[in-house]
Formats: sequence, structure tokens, C-alpha cells
Amino acid sequence: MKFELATRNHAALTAVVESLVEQNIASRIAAKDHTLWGPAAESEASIRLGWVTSAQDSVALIPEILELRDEFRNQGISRFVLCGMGGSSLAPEVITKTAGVELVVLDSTAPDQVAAALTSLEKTAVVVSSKSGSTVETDSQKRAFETAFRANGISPTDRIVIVTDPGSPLDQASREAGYRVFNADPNVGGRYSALTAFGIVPSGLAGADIAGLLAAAQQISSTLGSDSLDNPGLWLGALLAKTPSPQGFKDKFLIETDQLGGFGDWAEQLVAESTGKEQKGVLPVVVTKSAPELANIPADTLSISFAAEISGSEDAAFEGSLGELFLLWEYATVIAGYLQGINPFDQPNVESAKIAARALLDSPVAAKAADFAVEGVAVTSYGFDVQGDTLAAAVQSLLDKVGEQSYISVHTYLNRAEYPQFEQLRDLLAKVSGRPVTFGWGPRFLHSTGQYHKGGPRQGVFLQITGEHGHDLEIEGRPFTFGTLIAAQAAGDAQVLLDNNLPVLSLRFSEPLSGLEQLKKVLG
Ligand SMILES: O=P(O)(O)OC[C@H]1O[C@](O)(CO)[C@@H](O)[C@@H]1O
Repeated sequence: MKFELATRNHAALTAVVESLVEQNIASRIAAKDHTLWGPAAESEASIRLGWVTSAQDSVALIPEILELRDEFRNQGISRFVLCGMGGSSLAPEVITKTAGVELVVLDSTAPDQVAAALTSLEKTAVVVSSKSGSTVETDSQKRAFETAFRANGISPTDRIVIVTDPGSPLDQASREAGYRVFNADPNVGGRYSALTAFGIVPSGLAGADIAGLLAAAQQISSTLGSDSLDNPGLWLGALLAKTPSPQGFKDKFLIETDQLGGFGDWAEQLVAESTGKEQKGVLPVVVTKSAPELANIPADTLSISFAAEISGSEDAAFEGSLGELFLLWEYATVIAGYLQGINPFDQPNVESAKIAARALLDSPVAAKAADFAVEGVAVTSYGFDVQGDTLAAAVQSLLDKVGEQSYISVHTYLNRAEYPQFEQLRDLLAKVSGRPVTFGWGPRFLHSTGQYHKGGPRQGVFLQITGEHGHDLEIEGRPFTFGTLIAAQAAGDAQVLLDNNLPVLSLRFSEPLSGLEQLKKVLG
């Protein structure tokens, strides 16, 4: 692994890293010392440090995964779908993208996206991954595949593979129903599970070199566990938590990941969900080389890239193989948590959005009515008033809420495979506002930056986009459809953000692409 730090930060951070070395922080993590994050975090930490040795522990799973992969291949199965959210899907996505093998990742409740995954069933096998075994999105996706397989004369137990913790509700029910089940290490939290069964079962079935991935992580593990100034985990942890800024420390960072597709989204969940709580935390902002923020980095923001060369604008650059980078960021995140006095293993605010969505499913009338509708766009403001009755007025009223330390977050509840153009909004808003902008697909981001938005510093300004879906899809055994579920998730999240005194502008497009064009015109 190579890493470089821009000299202007070096002096400020050396003292922090020296003190981490003196306190033996890296070796204490390597020894799974659960007392490191203070008494309040002890009981959670005592069952959450398994990831330190996942690269070694998971090797035992490889023969069974490869045997199943060959079994599927012999049956002519060549298409693999992964159903799962957050830590259960982001790592397999980056592993398979990096390896250049195909895996359809279904981490959405958008009816069109679910329907698109339910195709080519004769050659499809599905991995359903959920640590808790009770996540509503994953349960709904599993039901959709069961219904579709049955309708096509295929037994779901032949084609669906379950990954879950031992003893979870999903584990018990799946074993009783006759599904193949891989148990993950229960001592590893979802977002730290890249090198456990959650990362390697779907990736291995899809054809990625999982043995090589684990071997690379094993190779760097002694470096990351060493109390040494050469340990990149200490530097990255210190950078995330302690880089000075005029306001105190830099609490946002630009993670520039042109080279490793999907890695930024994985690291985003790890850092945002681990550190964004008690109104503290570090906000990851995933960008590409052309991002406006990189040309003019705001004072409260640092920049990290994976390129080996430092261009002058970055504070740091880290380069390594994917296995190495997974473990590096896991070490760095818990070190950042230690430096900021945060328990990096819980996610206390994620539950609030789930409860609000549930309440809306039980009583749909509770959702807030639109302020006004104009040219196919229904406008709803939460926590501020729109001065006027046009889309331009609505956007301007939201931008008026952006202050010197704000960030903007765009949450788009649409089929991400069908509408990738919506991601252009990130750069456009960054240009217009001069502030860092994050982009998330709903409901996927609820299991990632969602924790930070509600639990971190109250600096967010939110643009929520929803829309009409081509057609709706029933969920067998549930009183709601995918369409009602995704609408409830969006409305529930807006309500929880409002409850935290954060402004949200929600735009519902009756026709997504023409809505996007109107919005781009306004921002232009
Ligand atoms: O694997 P599960 O239990 O379905 O959870 C999925 C995701 O939801 C969260 O628990 C909370 O958002 C994440 O930490 C996790 O990765």
C-alpha cells in the first residue's frame, strides 16, 4: 500500500498520530480490545470487532462457495442477483465491479427496478443477504423473487441462497423452508462485513477472486495493527477526525474514487454510519475528478483520493488493492471514532426513519400534502416556506437555507439503473451553491448517509426527488405494494429530517425525465 500526505497537513497531524502510537491504539484494535471507545460503547464493541480477523476467518467459507458456484454453472445458471441493503450490498457491488464480473445488485424498492431484476429467471440465482434478517426492503425483494420463481415453475429453494447471522429470524425461517443458508460472523456489524460471508458469498458465486481478496487483506493486517508511524490506518483515522479547519476540524471530506468503481459508496456508508451521531461526525462526499468542489475546496472540507500522485489539491492519497483498502478504511473509521469520542459500532438514528415509514404504511393519510403543483411537479416544503409558486422559487427558497458550513444532500427515490442522469444534479448543485453536495438513491442511502443526516452535525439542506413509477408491484403476504413502500420511505424520511429541524424540499415528478430537465434549467 502506498500513501502520501500533502505537506501542509503533515505537521498538524503528526502529533495526533504520535499520540496514537504511544497509546498503542492500533495494536489494541488488532487485539480486539473492546474497552477502547469508553464504557458506554463497551457492550456493543465486545460483539463488533470480528472484522479485525475476517480476512483469515472467512477463508473457511471458500470451498463451499466455490462448490455452489460450480453447481450453479453446471445447471446453466449464469446470472446472479443480490438482494440486500447497506452493508449487505455495497461491498459485493464494489468487489464484483472491480473484478469485472456481473452481479445485479437490487438494493431498492423502486417498483421498476425490482421488476427489471425479476427477468431471465431460467438462468438466475439470487442471494438474499441480511444480517438482522428483518430489513423490510430485503424481505420484500425476497418475496418478489419467491413469487416470480414459483410463477415460472422454478422452486425458490433451488435458486435462492440466504446469507444471515446465526439465529436471526431469516436464518430460522429459511432453514425450515429448505433454503441453502450461509451464516456470517455475528461479531461483525453490517458495514464492517465486506470480508465476511456478506462480501464473499455473492461475489464468489458471481465469479470474483475471493481467495485473492482475502489474501490481500491478510497481508496488510499486521501493518494496520502495528503501533508505528508507518501505519496508514493511523494517518487516515487522524485525517478524518482531526484535520484542523477555521471552525475546529474539517467535518466533511471529498473522497475521490475514479479508479475503483463503487468504493466511494462503500466507504461512504462505513464512515457516515459509524461517525455521524451525537451531532458529531465526518461527512463523506463521493466525487469524481471533475467535481466543482475539487477546484475550490471549502475550508471545512478535506480531500482524499486513491490516486498515487498528489495533484496539489488533495490532502492525502492512498493506493492499494481492494482487500487492503477495505481493512485500511475499517481501521481508520474506528480510530476516527476513538479520536472523536464516538461509538463507531451503533446507528441510533437509522431506526427513526424506519419507524416513520412504518407509521405511514399503517396510515397513509398522515403524509404531508403538497404546497402546490406546477407543470407536472408537486412541491412540498418541510421546515421552510417557499416564496412564490414556481419551481425556481422553490429551489431558491431551499438554497437560501444554505449557510457557510452547510452541505446539500440530494435523495432520489427512483430506479437508479433507468435514471442515472439524476446524478448530474450533484455537480450542478455544488457549482451553484459552492458547498459540498452528496447524492443518494432512496431507499439505499437510508442505510448509509441516512444516519449522518439525522445524527451528525445539523448542517444538512435536503432536496428530495420522487416520481411516478412505470407500474406498481404487489408484495406477496404484505398489505402494501413496492410503490406504497417507497413513497412511505420518502415521506417518512422527510418527516424525520423535519423533526430534527432540517429543511427538506420534496419534488414529485409525474414524468421523471422532463422534471429533471426543468430542474436543470432552474439550476443552470
Ligand atoms: O443486513 P441488514 O440487517 O438487513 O441491514 C442492512 C443495513 O441496515 C443497517 O443496519 C442500518 O441502516 C446497516 O447498518 C446495514 O448495513
